[in-house]
Amino acid sequence: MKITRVSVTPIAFRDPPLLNASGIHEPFALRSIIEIESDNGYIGLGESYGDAPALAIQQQLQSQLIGLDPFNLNQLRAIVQATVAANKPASVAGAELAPGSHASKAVSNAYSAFEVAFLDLQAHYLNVPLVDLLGGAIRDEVPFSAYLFFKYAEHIDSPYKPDNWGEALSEQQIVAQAARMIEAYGFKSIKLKAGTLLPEHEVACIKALKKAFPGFPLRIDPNGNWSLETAIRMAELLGDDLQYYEDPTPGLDGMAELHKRTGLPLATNMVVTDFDEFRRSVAQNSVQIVLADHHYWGGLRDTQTLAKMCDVFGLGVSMHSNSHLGISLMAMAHVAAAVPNLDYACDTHYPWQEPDEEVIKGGKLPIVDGCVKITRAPGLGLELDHEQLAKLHDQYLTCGIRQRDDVRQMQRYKADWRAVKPRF
Ligand SMILES: O=C([O-])C(=O)C[C@H](O)[C@@H](O)C(=O)[O-]
Ligand SMILES: [Mg+2]
Repeated sequence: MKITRVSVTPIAFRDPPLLNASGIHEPFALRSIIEIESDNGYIGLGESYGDAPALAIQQQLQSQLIGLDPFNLNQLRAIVQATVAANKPASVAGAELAPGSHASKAVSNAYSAFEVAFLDLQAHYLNVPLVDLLGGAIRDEVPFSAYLFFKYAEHIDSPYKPDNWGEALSEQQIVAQAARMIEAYGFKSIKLKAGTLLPEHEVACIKALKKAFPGFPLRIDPNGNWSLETAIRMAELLGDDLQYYEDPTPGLDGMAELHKRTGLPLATNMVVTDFDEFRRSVAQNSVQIVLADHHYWGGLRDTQTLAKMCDVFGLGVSMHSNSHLGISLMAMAHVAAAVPNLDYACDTHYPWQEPDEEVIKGGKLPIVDGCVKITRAPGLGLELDHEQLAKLHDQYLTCGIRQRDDVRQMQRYKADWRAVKPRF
C-alpha cells in the first residue's frame, strides 16, 4: 500500500471571546485538517495546529509523504525530523497556551498531525477502530469535563453576531454557564479557566460552583499567572475544594515549592510539555498530574508512552485541549480509551465551537453523560465533509488571522495590556 494523496487544509472557525492569562481569544481559531489517501482508496484524517509556522512544516511534508507505506511510522518520523531540521521554525507568540505551536515542539507536533492520519488509514484498511492499533479499548466511554471560561458577551468589532453563551464574569454567571454546559452534555466534573480576573474572585467562583454542584470534582487553571505567594494564599482559601490545582504558578521550581508548602496535588500542561521537562519535574517533585495532549506529545503512541512513564513515577494522567473540532476530539478519545491510568476526565473546548462549523459528515459529535463513545466503526469512525471544509477554508482565507495572539487581541480592548507573568 502506498500513499498517493496528501492534503493539508488550513481552516478558521468562530471562537468566543474567552478570557485567559494571556488575554482573550480572537474571533476565529485556526486548525489544519489533514487527509491522506492510499493507492487502494483508503483515507486517513488528522487535525492539528493551523498557526503559520506549524502549517508551513505540514505543507512542506505534503509532497514528501507521497509513495510512503502508511504503516511505516518510523519513516514518517525520519522525514519530519529532517524537514524540521532544515527549517529552523520561528517561535510563536502565545505558544505557552498552545504548547504545540512552539518551535521546540515542531517535530512532535508535525509528526502527531500525520501519525493520527496514518493510524486512521491503517485502521480503515484493517477494518478495525483506531483504538485497536493502540492495544484495544480499556473503556468505550471516555469522560470529559465541563470547561468553563470567564468571557465577554461579544468580541470587540465582532465580525459576526454574538454567541449565545452571553457574558460570564460574576459568580452567578459562571454557575449559570456550568449549569447550561452540564445540562447539554452531562459532564460530571468542572474545570474553571482562571488567571484572568482577581484571584480572590476566581476562588469565590470555585466556592460558588462547589455549592451549586456538590460532589463534582473541581479544578482551577490560572495558567501560571499567580505568583508563588498568591498561589499559596489561594490554596489556603481553597482548602480541599479541588480535585487538582492546575498550573497556578510558573516554572518547575515554583510548582515544586508550592507543592512542598501546601501538599496539594498540582497538575500541568505548561511546565511538563516534553520528556526532558518530565525528567526534571520528577527530580524535584514539581507536579503530581501531567496533562497529556497528543498534538504536542508526539502523537497517540507517544502519549501512551507518557502515560506509562507517569505510571512508573507514580504520577496521575489527565488530558489538555486547545480550541479544536471533531477529528481532534475523536483522536483524543481513542487514545484516552487505550490509557489504563487516565484517572481524570479530559479537557475539551468542543462545547465552545458552533454547531454549523464542523468538518466531519453528520456535524458535531455527541457528548452524552459527559462522555465520547468509542464505537466499532473503522478508524476514527469519521468522514470528511468537503463542502464544510471548503467553507471553513474560505473563512481562513478571509479572516486575516495567521497566528494565535491572545495578547494582541486584548490590546484592542485595553491599549496598555502587556504579556506580564505572573500578573497577580
Ligand atoms: O489547560 C490549558 O492550559 C489550556 O486549555 C490552554 C488554552 O489555550 C486555554 O487557556 C485557552 O483556550 O485560552
Ligand atoms: Mg492548563
